[in-house]
Amino acid sequence: MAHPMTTKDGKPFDRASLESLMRRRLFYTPSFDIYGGVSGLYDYGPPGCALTNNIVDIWRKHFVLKENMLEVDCTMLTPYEVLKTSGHVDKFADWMCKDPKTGEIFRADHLVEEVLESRLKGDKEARGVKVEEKEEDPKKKKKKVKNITAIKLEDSVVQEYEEILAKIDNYNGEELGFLMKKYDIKNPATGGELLPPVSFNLMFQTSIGPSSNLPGYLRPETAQGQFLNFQKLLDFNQQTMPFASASIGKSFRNEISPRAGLLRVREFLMAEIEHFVDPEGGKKHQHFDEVKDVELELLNREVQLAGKTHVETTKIGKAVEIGLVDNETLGYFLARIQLFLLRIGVDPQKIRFRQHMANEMAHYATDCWDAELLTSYGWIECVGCADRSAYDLSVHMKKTGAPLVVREPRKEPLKIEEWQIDIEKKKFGPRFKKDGKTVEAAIEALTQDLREKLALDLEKEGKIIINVPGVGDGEVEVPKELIVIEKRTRVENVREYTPNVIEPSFGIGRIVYALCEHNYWTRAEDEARGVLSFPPTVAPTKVLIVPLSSHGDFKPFVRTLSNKLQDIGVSSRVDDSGASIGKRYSRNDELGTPLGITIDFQSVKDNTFTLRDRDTTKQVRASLDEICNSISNLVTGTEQWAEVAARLPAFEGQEVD
Ligand SMILES: Nc1ncnc2c1ncn2[C@@H]1O[C@H](COP(=O)(O)OP(=O)(O)OP(=O)(O)O)[C@@H](O)[C@H]1O
Repeated sequence: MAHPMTTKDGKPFDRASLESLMRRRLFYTPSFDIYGGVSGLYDYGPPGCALTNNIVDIWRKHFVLKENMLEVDCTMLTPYEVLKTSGHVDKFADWMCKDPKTGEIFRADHLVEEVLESRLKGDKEARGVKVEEKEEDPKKKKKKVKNITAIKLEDSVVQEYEEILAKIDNYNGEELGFLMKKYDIKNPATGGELLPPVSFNLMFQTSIGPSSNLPGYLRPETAQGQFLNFQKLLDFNQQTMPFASASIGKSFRNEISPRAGLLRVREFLMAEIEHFVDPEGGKKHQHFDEVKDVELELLNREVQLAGKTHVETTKIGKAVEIGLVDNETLGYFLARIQLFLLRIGVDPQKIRFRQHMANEMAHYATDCWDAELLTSYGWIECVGCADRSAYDLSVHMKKTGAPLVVREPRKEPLKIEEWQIDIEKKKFGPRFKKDGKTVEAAIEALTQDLREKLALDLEKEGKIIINVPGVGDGEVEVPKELIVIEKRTRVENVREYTPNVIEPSFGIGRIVYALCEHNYWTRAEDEARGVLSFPPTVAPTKVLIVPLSSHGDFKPFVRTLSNKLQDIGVSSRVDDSGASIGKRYSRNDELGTPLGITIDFQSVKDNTFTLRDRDTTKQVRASLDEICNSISNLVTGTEQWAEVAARLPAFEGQEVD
């Protein structure tokens, strides 16, 4: 369902024309296109790659460099055991429902959402409220929810629909099935009945090696590789806590019905941080003060449960203080995520943070906020920021026995009063024979409360009875000759704990697409002239070099300029095609190239060049050195165009088409 959006200059946003630009200019293209393509798989072309790389580069500087994070690059192929232990084999799933007649498959929550949204739209039309929606890619037409018929709904039904939509991510399969029945939701294309939702695991399964006896999966997130290396990373960090690891790489999810272009794909680039923190002491962050005044738009869980979508602008310091955001470390990262998104050119009006509802949270999370960006597809989660508690390290430690813990010398030794058990080993073996080890393990596992109770039994009865499944009838009697239970004081000099993990997880493809929507507009004088106003730091190519014509006199200047820009690390492209200057600039406006240098006859005479700004189309004229110096400043963000324009003489050139 399209959402009404406006461009930066206040005009209605036209998704079809942006998507056609992005394909035409090879930002991305369907993979295996000449074989008919496979949905949810896309290739990036040169500008898409450059844009992605620049965003990743800023991500590394903003997070990895700033916090001295430990970057790792782990394998994508992951053995079954790892993902079974992490819970992904059993729980990493969405709900799908099938049309038994046509064989079509729908993702249940998305279907309910689309149908209810389209009915609300029909209701608005019936009430005479104008709703704008541009047609999407004609290839997807068949899948689109049809029948947007102008039918007025009861006011109470409108309210019910809105409430359901506000918490659509909170329903499980049974509840979705109930909603489908209650609101008569069927195959939108045929009106056919659908089977009740069933769970569908999103991981791609494979087998590793020729014998197929090592089953595996393509990883659905980069996180597990980071957890499994925790102990080595802690050693690398000289046992110092807190610290964070980071990883950038592809992840794979077999999405049920991938649509919405780059927003929901089956193979995508993720950039993830695992920040390991001591769970004691409120998960403080040492740099929290630096961000406490950053204001975020927060949509909290209670508001959503009440069926509303109202956001509060709140300073992150306040949000943590009142407990809305659980702890400083989580809050620190929410603020840093927002600063990153703004730094790469996301529209500040189109960012919000939405808290997950209880049912919506992944199986490992205790609190989770998504950074959502407003696009023509609605609010889209682009970064998830979850408190995964000690879940992952604990389950992997339990399964493998590897010590995924921190051991810290205590400043003051800790005295612990506890019930300790001694076993009379010499007598224990002959008494329990082959079951000795099992009985011993059951005794070791007794809780403090039970030990206290059993100490009394031992004193009174001269024996204890404990449960040992699998030995005899499950109850084992241990006489007092074999066991001592006593309250003693233990002194602990080392503290051992499993760190908690705060995980910001970025979907780079979603960010790239949202950034394109936020920065796309068309020139007032000509709707067909699209512009992508990326900040110079992220723009795929920084400078277009345009000789006035193919005249031989310009060639040495083209070479000098290209070399000079290369020397200062600025990417440039030469367009010496026969097209008019205006057309050449226009082509590069579509690619988001922020700066253009024209070489004309004046350049041949006095070695001066014009420098053009993409957004204002204004030009200045200056010497080679001054031009390169200004470019360098603009590209690194140390100077803005307005400052350059104020410093250098204006050039009143014309862009003739
Ligand atoms: N199918 C996908 N295509 C592109 N990016 C994705 C996809 N699934 C997840 N991501 C990105 O990875 C990030 C972290 O993944 P996470 O598991 O939190 O997503 P998710 O909650 O499963 O997303 P959704 O609910 O939209 O499916 C998301 O914020 C998003 O940017």
